[in-house]
Amino acid sequence: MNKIEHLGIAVKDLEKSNALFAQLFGTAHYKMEEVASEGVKTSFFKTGPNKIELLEATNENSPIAKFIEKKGEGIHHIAFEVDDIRAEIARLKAEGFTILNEEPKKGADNKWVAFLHPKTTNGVLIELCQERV
Ligand SMILES: CC[C@H](C(=O)O)C(=O)SCCNC(=O)CCNC(=O)[C@H](O)C(C)(C)COP(=O)(O)OP(=O)(O)OC[C@H]1O[C@@H](n2cnc3c(N)ncnc32)[C@H](O)[C@@H]1OP(=O)(O)O
Ligand SMILES: [Co+2]
Repeated sequence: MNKIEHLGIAVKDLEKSNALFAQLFGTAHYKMEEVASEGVKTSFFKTGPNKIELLEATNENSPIAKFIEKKGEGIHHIAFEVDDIRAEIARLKAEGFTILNEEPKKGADNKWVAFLHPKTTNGVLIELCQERV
């Protein structure tokens, strides 16, 4: 597991949150991207070395919709950069973590991604990200 690749923040209205975080960071988002398979629309900001991912649900079954319904807007997940996502999935599975998708799936911003169940990570949803070359 390398550096934090991004922090995911669940929001109700991406346009409004784009304006709010542009005020906060003093810079606009650098891209928006829909990931239909996840039921999300994303918007990315860079603040120094950090990357922030805002996520809005695109349907009521989206994990983001369920999260906001239950917990409201806020930090949704922490994503870590990994060099070899398949090796990390195998390692973490052997360590006893619950992998939500053992087959890496296409994420936003040109990544392969996998998620660990928060029940096995002290209540924090963890995402693994490997650059898609
Ligand atoms: C891939 C595109 C993009 C990218 O970076 O490239 C993304 O990051 S997409 C992000 C959205 N996609 C996901 O989050 C996929 C992984 N998430 C899931 O599979 C589900 O959300 C899951 C399994 C974490 C929860 O789904 P479930 O249907 O079980 O919902 P519940 O409300 O019943 O939750 C069960 C239990 O987990 C707690 N929970 C849910 N979400 C989170 C969270 N984000 N952080 C911490 N805890 C979470 C929830 O409170 C329940 O706990 P309980 O004690 O029973 O209340
Ligand atoms: Co993410």
